Amino acid sequence: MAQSLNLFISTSSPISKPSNSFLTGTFRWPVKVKTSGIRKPGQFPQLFITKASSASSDPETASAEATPQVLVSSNGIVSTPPGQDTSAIDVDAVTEAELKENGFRSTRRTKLICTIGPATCGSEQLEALAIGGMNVARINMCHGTREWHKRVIERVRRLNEEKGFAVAIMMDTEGSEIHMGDLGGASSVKAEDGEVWTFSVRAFDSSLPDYTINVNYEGFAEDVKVGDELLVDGGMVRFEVIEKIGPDVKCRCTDPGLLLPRANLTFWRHGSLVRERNAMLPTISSKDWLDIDFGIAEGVDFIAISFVKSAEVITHLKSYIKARARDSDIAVIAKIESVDSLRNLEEIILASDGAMVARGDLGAQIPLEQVPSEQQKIVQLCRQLNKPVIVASQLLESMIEYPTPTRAEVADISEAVRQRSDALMLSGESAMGQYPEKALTVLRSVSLRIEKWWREAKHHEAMELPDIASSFSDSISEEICNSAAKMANNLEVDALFVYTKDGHMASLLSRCRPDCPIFAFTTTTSVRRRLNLQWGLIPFRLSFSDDMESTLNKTFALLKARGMIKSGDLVIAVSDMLQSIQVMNVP
Ligand SMILES: Nc1ncnc2c1ncn2[C@@H]1O[C@H](COP(=O)(O)OP(=O)(O)OP(=O)(O)O)[C@@H](O)[C@H]1O
Ligand SMILES: CC(=O)C(=O)O
Ligand SMILES: [K+]
Ligand SMILES: [Mg+2]
Repeated sequence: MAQSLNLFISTSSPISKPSNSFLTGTFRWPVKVKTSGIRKPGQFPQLFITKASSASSDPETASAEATPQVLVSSNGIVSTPPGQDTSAIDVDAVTEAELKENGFRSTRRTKLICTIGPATCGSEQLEALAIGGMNVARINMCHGTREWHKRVIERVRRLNEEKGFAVAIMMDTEGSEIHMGDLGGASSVKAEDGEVWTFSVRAFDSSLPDYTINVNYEGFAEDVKVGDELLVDGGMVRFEVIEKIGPDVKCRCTDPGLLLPRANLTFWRHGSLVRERNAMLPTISSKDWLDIDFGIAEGVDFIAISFVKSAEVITHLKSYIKARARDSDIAVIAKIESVDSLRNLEEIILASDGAMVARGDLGAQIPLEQVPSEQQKIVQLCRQLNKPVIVASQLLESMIEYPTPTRAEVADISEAVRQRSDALMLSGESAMGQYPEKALTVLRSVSLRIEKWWREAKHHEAMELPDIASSFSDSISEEICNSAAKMANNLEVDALFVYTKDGHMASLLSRCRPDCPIFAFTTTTSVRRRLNLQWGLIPFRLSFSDDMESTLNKTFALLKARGMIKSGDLVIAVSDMLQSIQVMNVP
């Protein structure tokens, strides 16, 4: 049966009820909302799309699923009720300052993640990163103890509370790929050309002998063969296997470089990655499960899973989280960093709440020259499937040591921003580099500049966004968001407002990558923090009133009182409670 819409158009003031409507008609779904005209404050009609009750007089619309109604009325908003409590809205202090200073058109759309390590774990350093634009703090369970990570989480939480930030926490699992041990406390060790090093699975009680590296994988000596090439961190340092003696593997350095603690190890035979028993290692090791329990107990916002091979592991983890923490909405991010993850890309992304292009390990598993095209593909697919996507690793690698980036690094960041990935991530640059804040500043300023450039020059081409809804109600949300984003671009509105309980409608709007920023209002702090990862969203926490009109008026009053919007600003508001679109000037 064809789905249909009831359309009411009213010329009365927006406080009028549908009884004032002068035109009612039935339209085929999906309805195309076409708008045009020059922006003149006070002259925009309001357009409401709302679900009608199923007790419609039209037999075609009286289906079990509620059908939407469209109500269009002229502009004019009621004045705000006096005595509104301005503290009743939460927005992070950094965004608020930025909105006031630059106006909301120029807020940054690309989100920024910083890996926290020894260089940035103190409260002052964390605060500096938050002020510098860090949206998400990442802790990497490969390094440090749970106690150490717990303290970092506590500091971030305290800063959020005391200073009004909204920094979310992402926990990244270690995964069970092969990596080196801790280097006996040294922060790095140099391997020179021709030196012979021993890679061993032995547990060394006291200090590590010279030229010795611990390997975490028990089957290491069995899996490698004399003549294999051993790559540290995907080729930063290379060795050739020359001899096997019990659990010890002797290797000669063929490409010198710095060995870092817990660096990743891969081995290659006749030019291909060797996948022996190590290919059977579980994606989530027993240690990872304990770390995940820790993450759930600490209430982290995101758990990123390393070396995902298939969708099952994501599904399994998601049901584990649900069972462990009924009310939690920890999002699961799939790290795309292995050959298997590329092979099962679509099903993995579909099962996850987001993905990370983990270029560090990915570049160790596929030829480096293949990484850029895979990045483009993953970013595109994530947007099509409406999942946030992070581009990670080596964005500003040289800034671990130097205070300015290379031109090539700036070009790399620009490319990720131009692809319109949701977020960019710093790794070693912020975890143990010399210039964490400077690196973040570079990410921020390059993002802003490139975003502005493509907005002004309309460099971005429209992306075909396939339908992803799985129910009629979801289809309505999707159509509303697609239409609202298009209207926002055509009408050159100042902002999109989205009222969303679970964040879904906010992410559907973000997926469209509209020209204006998206103010996302949600009722819970956890959803608000989670939205921090998504492109273009400025998340607010707000309790909703019973009807849309008073919620809108409340928002206007609160935002105006804080100087974040002003009379005459043109906004489009959409809501997942009413499934409506409204175009209006701020009164
Ligand atoms: N908690 C920590 N304690 C000590 N050093 C850390 C910590 N977190 C990160 N580092 C250092 O920063 C470097 C880069 O950090 P990052 O977390 O990106 O590591 P990575 O090994 O590249 O990531 P992954 O293991 O997820 O592939 C690490 O190699 C390590 O030297
Ligand atoms: C971030 C990460 O895990 C990588 O790039 O390998
Ligand atoms: K990791
Ligand atoms: Mg990795």
